[in-house]
Amino acid sequence: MKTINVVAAIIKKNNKIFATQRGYGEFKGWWEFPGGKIEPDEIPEDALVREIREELETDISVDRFLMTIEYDYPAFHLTMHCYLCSVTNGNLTLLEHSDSKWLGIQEIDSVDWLPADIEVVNEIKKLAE
Ligand SMILES: Nc1nc2c([nH]c(=O)n2[C@H]2C[C@H](O)[C@@H](COP(=O)(O)OP(=O)(O)OP(=O)(O)O)O2)c(=O)[nH]1
Repeated sequence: MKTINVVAAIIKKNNKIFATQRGYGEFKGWWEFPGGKIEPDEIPEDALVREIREELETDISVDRFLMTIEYDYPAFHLTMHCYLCSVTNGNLTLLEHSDSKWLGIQEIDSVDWLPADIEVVNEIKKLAE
């Protein structure tokens, strides 16, 4: 099975995290952490800064590595590196997503997360304990 290598940003502000809804493609309507595929020869942190600029017109600092998810979708294997991040410049403008929400820990289960993200969400809940 082919593997795709992805980076995802858990953007935090005031004890909330930023969730985005996919606006197109096979996972349209599902919620995720913004990010995308790592390009050849790119380091994950640089890929994440690039993707957030492309998708949200916003600069972030990549504050710390959280976890790597390994997940089998029917058509591919996903390796997804997740980082805690904060906004340094910009207003998180949705250029590709259809919606976004700032979710506190109480509301974190209120959206339909992509299946691979459930483990990340569980880790975020643990951090908040
Ligand atoms: N960005 C992101 N992708 C996720 C998450 N969870 C999850 O299963 N994925 C999957 C969905 C996609 O198959 C893949 C990410 O691809 P993408 O479409 O966002 O990447 P990209 O912007 O580089 O892609 P492209 O449309 O330019 O090809 O990872 C998540 O939380 N964030």
